[in-house]
Amino acid sequence: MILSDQTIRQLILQKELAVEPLTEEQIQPASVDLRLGAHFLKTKEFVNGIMTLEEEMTYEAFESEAVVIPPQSFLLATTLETIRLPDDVTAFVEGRSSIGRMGLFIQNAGWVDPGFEGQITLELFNANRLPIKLSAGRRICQLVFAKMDRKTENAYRGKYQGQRNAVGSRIHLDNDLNG
Ligand SMILES: Nc1ccn([C@H]2C[C@H](O)[C@@H](COP(=O)(O)OP(=O)(O)OP(=O)(O)O)O2)c(=O)n1
Repeated sequence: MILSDQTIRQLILQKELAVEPLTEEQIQPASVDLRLGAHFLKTKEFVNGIMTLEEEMTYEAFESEAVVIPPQSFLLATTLETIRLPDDVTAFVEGRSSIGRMGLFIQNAGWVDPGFEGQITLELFNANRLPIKLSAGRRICQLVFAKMDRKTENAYRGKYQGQRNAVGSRIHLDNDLNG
């Protein structure tokens, strides 16, 4: 079940759910708009020109109140807000229609696990043939919350728990059997 604005307000008041900082205007009928933070990560050129799942990825970090994303390029960004989900709520990071219509795609690879605490790292892709300029503090995406049928016994304790600012891929820490 998708949480309504009323339930979102109630859970925040009860301190079961956190989105901070938050203004009333960000609360939509079935979602909460999140704003762009001022920290970004750009993928570095690799010596052999290829990224792998085994090596730690290197990024160039920078802080800026405004960023220009060149055509056909990819940038990691962060939400301004820090969120915390209880053990029986999961959330989906969705783009905003107005941002999508500019040709800026917010990839929603994976969703927010119950028990997650931190800022959300956003994978931005400019699919347009023109550069796109974004300012920190502008509403960039929305978070849709869904109530689970029961609490998980495995609340999120993964490698992005507690993340602050844009955080690069930590896939090299996976120990998949078939990896
Ligand atoms: N656009 C997104 C989507 C999710 N997350 C956060 C919230 C999730 O709870 C956490 C982990 O996401 P996944 O479980 O999809 O990621 P992995 O499977 O790669 O990592 P892990 O092994 O830690 O679960 O990352 C994020 O910062 N930005």
